[in-house]
Amino acid sequence: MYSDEFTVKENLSLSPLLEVLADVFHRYSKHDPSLEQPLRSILPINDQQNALLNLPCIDTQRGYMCVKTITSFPGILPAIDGVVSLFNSNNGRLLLIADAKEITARRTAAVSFLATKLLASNKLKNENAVLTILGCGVQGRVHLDVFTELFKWNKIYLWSRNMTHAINLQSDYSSKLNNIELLENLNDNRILQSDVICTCTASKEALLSLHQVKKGVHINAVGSFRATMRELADDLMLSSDTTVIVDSKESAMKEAGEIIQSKAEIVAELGELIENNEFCDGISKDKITIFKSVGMAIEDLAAAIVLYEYLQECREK
Ligand SMILES: NC(=O)C1=CN([C@@H]2O[C@H](COP(=O)(O)OP(=O)(O)OC[C@H]3O[C@@H](n4cnc5c(N)ncnc54)[C@H](O)[C@@H]3O)[C@@H](O)[C@H]2O)C=CC1
Ligand SMILES: O=C(O)C1=NCCCC1
Repeated sequence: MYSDEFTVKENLSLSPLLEVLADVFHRYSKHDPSLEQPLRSILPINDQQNALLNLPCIDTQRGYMCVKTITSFPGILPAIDGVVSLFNSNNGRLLLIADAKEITARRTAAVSFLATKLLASNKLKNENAVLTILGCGVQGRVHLDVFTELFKWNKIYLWSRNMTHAINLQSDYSSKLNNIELLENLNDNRILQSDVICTCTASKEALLSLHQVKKGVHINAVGSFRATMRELADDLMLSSDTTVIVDSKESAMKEAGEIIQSKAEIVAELGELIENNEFCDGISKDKITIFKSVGMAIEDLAAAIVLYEYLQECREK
C-alpha cells in the first residue's frame, strides 16, 4: 500500500498520533526492551550541507518495524524527500510505504505540541496565550496548522528570513484566522509577549537570545540537527532560568548544535515527562522551558502505525 502526501495529510489524525507518540516516547526513555532504536545515520554528501538520512526502529510490543529514508537538501524545496516503510515485526511483511515529507512534517509538529502540553500546560489554559513561529518553510507552516488545530491562540506572530514565506502563510490563513501578525525583524518587542515560540529554521547562527524572550516562555527548537546548526544563543541555553528537555539525550548530544556548542545541561528527555505530573507541575511559572527536538525514528513509526491502522479500518468498512 502506498500513501502519497495527500493521503497522509487527509488520513493522519492528530489525536491518535499524540497518543501513540506519548507511548513510544515514554517507552523509549524507560529503555523498554520491546522498543529498539539505534542512532540514525546521517551521511553528508560531498561534505556539503546536503545529506542522506536513515532512521530505523523496531517495536515488538505493537508488532511493527519502521525505517525512514530521506534526503535533506536545504537549498532545494522541499528540503526533505523520501519514504517511510512500515513492516510487520512478527512475519517481516511490508505493510505500508508512505510519503516522508508529510509524515516528517506532521509528526515533528505533533511532538512540539506534546512538549508544549507537558512543559507549558499553564499556557494552554490561558485564553490570551500568544504563539510565535520563526521560519515559515514546511515546518513553520505545519506547526501553524497543528498548533491552531489543537489550541485557540489569542495572537500569532510569524517571522521568516524570507518575508514572502510569512506573507504567503498569513494570507493562506486569512479566511480562517484574523489574529496573525507579521514580524519584520527579530528585535520586534512583540516576541517578548510570546508564551510559546517555535523555531523552525535551518539557521547556523542563533536567532534568539535571552533578552528577546520573557520569563516563563516555552520554546520548541526544531531546526538544528547538526553540530554546526543552531537557533538559540548560549545565554538562553545556559541561563539559570532555563530548563532544557530533549527528545533523545543520545541524539541531542550528537546532533543538536545548541546543546553541543553551549554544553548546556539536559535536564530530561520528553519521554521522562510522560505520566510524571510531579516533574511537570514542579516547573516554576518563571522558568524558560526549551524543548530541543532533532527528530527520531520512533516518531515516524508512531505516524506510520496510526496511518496504517486507520487505512486498514477504512478498507474493512
Ligand atoms: N526536529 C525535527 O524532527 C526536524 C527538523 N527539521 C529541520 O527543521 C528545519 C526546517 O525544515 P523545513 O521547514 O522542512 O525546511 P524549509 O527549507 O522548508 O524551511 C527552512 C526555513 O529556514 C529558513 N532559514 C534558512 N536559513 C536561515 C537562517 N540562516 N536564518 C533564518 N532562517 C533561515 C528559511 O528561510 C526557511 O523559512 C530544517 O533545518 C530541518 O532540517 C526538519 C524535519 C524534522
Ligand atoms: O527527524 C527527521 O526526520 C529529520 N530531522 C532533522 C532534519 C531532517 C529530518
